Amino acid sequence: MDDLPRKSILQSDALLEYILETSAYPKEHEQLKQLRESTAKNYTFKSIMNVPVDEAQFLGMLLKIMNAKKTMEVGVFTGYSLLATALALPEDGKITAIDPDGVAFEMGLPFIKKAGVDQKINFIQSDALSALQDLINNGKEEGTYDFIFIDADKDNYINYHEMVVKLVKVGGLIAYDNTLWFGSVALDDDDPMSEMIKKYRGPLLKLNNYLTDDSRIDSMILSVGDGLTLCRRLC
Ligand SMILES: C[S@@+](CC[C@H](N)C(=O)[O-])C[C@H]1O[C@@H](n2cnc3c(N)ncnc32)[C@H](O)[C@@H]1O
Repeated sequence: MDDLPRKSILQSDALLEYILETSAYPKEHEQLKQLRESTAKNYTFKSIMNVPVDEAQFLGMLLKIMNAKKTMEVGVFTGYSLLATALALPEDGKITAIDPDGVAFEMGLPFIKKAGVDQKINFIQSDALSALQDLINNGKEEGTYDFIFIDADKDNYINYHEMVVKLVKVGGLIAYDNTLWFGSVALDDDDPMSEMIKKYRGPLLKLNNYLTDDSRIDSMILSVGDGLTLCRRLC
């Protein structure tokens, strides 16, 4: 695992371990733990795509505080954040989950079923731009979502923003994952970076400024996981 980028922007391993061992792992739902371990076994390098345990814990807490009932996730992979948020919704809560990768979703689905929350999830196997456009076109979805979590292709985040800002309620939240992109947003352009970091650093730098300048929302970058930007729709 030494070659994988850090899942957290915290620069002290000891501090990250402390948070995980003291708070996140002891509170992690058994099916979340099993889904995480199964993803690590089946996907090795890509398992880093699951949100980290402390971030999932934060998302669950946030949804409970908000009394969120209708949510959306763009970028599901094997469903770690999907399961964490489904567990935080009431029995009649609903999540629209969008991802073109049905194979990864199917890998995580048995754990979601075992946790007893699969009935809250409507999985749309699709590219998000077309799925979001369909939701907007159907005319009944605008302004109805309490919470929308975006964790997909980073170079489309601004396009997603222009769509989900219509779908989220006034007063509702949109959350963008990986907005600190392994700390690279604070590097200089000519600092050494891997190809994987370079690929999305530009789009995320653009997004961070775009969100700060968007007067339709209130926003903040939270230094949990790899950076999570919360946006509250104002109008
Ligand atoms: C970082 S992973 C999501 C991780 C997930 N939130 C979790 O915690 O397990 C990113 C996902 O975005 C999906 N994705 C990539 N391009 C997409 C697109 N155009 N529309 C929707 N999802 C996309 C990928 O298939 C992948 O499953």
